[in-house]
Amino acid sequence: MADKRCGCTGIRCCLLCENRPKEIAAAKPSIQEEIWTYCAICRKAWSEFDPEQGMDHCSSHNGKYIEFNGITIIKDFVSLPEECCIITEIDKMPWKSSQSGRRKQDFGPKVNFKKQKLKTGTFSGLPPLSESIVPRMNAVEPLKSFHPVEQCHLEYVPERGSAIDPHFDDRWLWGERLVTLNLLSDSFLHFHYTQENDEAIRPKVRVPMPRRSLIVVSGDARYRWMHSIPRNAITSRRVAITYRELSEEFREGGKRYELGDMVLGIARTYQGQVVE
Ligand SMILES: O=C(O)CCC(=O)C(=O)O
Ligand SMILES: [Fe+2]
Repeated sequence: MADKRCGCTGIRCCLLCENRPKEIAAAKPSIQEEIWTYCAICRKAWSEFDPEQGMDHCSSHNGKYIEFNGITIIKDFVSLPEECCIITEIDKMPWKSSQSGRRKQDFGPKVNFKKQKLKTGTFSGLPPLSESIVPRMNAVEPLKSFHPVEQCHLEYVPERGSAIDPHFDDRWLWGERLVTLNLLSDSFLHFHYTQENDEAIRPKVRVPMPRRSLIVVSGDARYRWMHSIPRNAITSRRVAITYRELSEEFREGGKRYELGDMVLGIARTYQGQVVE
């Protein structure tokens, strides 16, 4: 049973509910992990790299490296005054408690991923604050043809132990690029290699997300590695705006193009209110 003070259900927990007696402790396997830190300049993940020492020059890392494909980071995507305006707009809208100490606001069609069903009835478009952000994304090379149809705001705070467990984002409805605007504090997006092998030490890659940067996840980072935000990556309030595009099936030439086109038409009105 979920604790009423938070939005956790099932095996998930946050700092507000984790002391309730249940099966959580047993559900967490202890896996040996080897930690690598991603450098946005040379696009490799390094065994010895402290981003605190400066992320702008490759001389700040050392040791061994592994290739890590599918990440683009655009620093200073919004300015400090813009960030302030965006947060003010966001905080005028209602937040809803979610799993693992997060709060959320959703703008998008209602989706049942298990049954692969989509309802557009309550979707009124992306919110007005994105009307100027989306064209700015389209001006950068990897996002030229990026047409988001879903926007999700997640709020993380240390007081609630906010986090998100390792997962893959859906691939039936959502397309290759996941695009996140990281606001209010620096953080790390963690990537977990998924190939099942109990003998091996599993690699984990930490990708630094500077405050006010845009992070694009695609390719191997999207499809071969799970991603997460652990509690210790949240040092003060963080708000993430994640944009998602349609998969091929819902785009021109795909078998559900008509439905996809309708969803895109709604998204582009930029009149959206939070979906319950
Ligand atoms: O907070 C983030 O940057 C990641 C959120 C995420 O992975 C998701 O909403 O699927
Ligand atoms: Fe995700």
